[in-house]
Amino acid sequence: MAKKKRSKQRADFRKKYQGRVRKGDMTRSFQIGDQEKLADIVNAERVSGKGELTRKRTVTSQTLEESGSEMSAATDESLLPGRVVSVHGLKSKVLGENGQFYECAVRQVLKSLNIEQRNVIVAGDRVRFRAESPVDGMIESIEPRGGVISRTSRGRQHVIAANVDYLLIITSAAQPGLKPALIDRFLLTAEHCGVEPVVVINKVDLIDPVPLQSMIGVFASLGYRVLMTSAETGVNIKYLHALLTEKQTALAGQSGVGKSSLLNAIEPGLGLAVSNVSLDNEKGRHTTTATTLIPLAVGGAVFDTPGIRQFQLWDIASNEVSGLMPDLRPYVSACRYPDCLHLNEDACAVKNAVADSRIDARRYDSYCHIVEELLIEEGSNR
Ligand SMILES: Nc1nc2c(ncn2[C@@H]2O[C@H](COP(=O)(O)OP(=O)(O)OP(=O)(O)O)[C@@H](O)[C@H]2O)c(=O)[nH]1
Ligand SMILES: [Zn+2]
Repeated sequence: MAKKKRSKQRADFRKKYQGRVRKGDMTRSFQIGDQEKLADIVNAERVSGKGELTRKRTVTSQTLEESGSEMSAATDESLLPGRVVSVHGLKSKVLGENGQFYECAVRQVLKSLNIEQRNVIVAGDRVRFRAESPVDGMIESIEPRGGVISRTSRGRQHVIAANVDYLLIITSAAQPGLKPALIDRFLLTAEHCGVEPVVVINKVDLIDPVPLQSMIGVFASLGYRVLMTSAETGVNIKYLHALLTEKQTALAGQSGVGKSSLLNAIEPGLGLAVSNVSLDNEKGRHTTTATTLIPLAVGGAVFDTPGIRQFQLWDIASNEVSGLMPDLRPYVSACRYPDCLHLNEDACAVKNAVADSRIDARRYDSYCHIVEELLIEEGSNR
């Protein structure tokens, strides 16, 4: 009897839910349920007061964004898009798309999304923020970062600049004289950070450019853009101007090569802004991160920090160097020893390629100097 009752119950259940829930639907209905739950949260917030609503909705959106949902703070039209130009302790200076600067705090939930708190916001970040007054605001969301210049300290990545489109490696043909080995080092850093480098050889008005052609040809054959400029006579300034338009560019280069003069040639007063920022940094005014983004009238911006200007071979290990040089890279796997450093080992495919002029001898020489220097450093750190 009891058995008959149970089977009737099962039949009734099947009849009731037939066509609504099938076995394979479980996951989908679960997701729908979740979305409904989120919609309920949003609706509940909607009745809790306008200001509160927008704030909480954004938090929900951020969480959804993290989990890959299409819903995001980007859909909240009351938020302004902007770029972080500098970070000072807990406050960030943001340039809104409306052309105004805002001192912004960061929504707590965003901080909790990042383990490395000091990197929650860095210069160059694209954010959406709520203007709380004509000069203050609250950052509600951060867009995913593109090219990043960073270094690792004690196993943690320290981001110095975000959304870097180009690393402009500025050198001078004379006064100070050209140092191709320094270009190689900066190229290595660009490769390491995954940021596109552009080599600028400034002060070409002071030299005969013909002898430089073969060196430039080697860089060009490796896919690197090389630009000869003169801030003095205006050679290629138009090209440089076009390159920087709408891009975020980091500058690297020794003192005196003409960084400020080139920026002034592109936009009068810009070089001055850069020098002033560097002075501020030296006085320790920018405490959390020294990097500053200097907006260009043409829409792009340049990063400036003494750190980037003189940055060295951060975080690169001696055995990583050949992999970061596009001319050496194709040969490394053909060496007899898998841990070959291409210095004194036999049956080294890299050295064979140098001997046959398949690799430029000057570039290989640079490689040897860099690796030897790193080996000494690694030895002393042991
Ligand atoms: N002949 C010539 N001189 C230049 C050119 N560009 C810059 N200079 C000169 O080089 C000197 C250094 O130029 P800056 O623009 O101050 O160099 P910088 O790289 O900004 O130097 P730091 O601020 O020390 O990093 C100045 O005397 C400039 O006038 C150029 O294309 N040709
Ligand atoms: Zn080798």
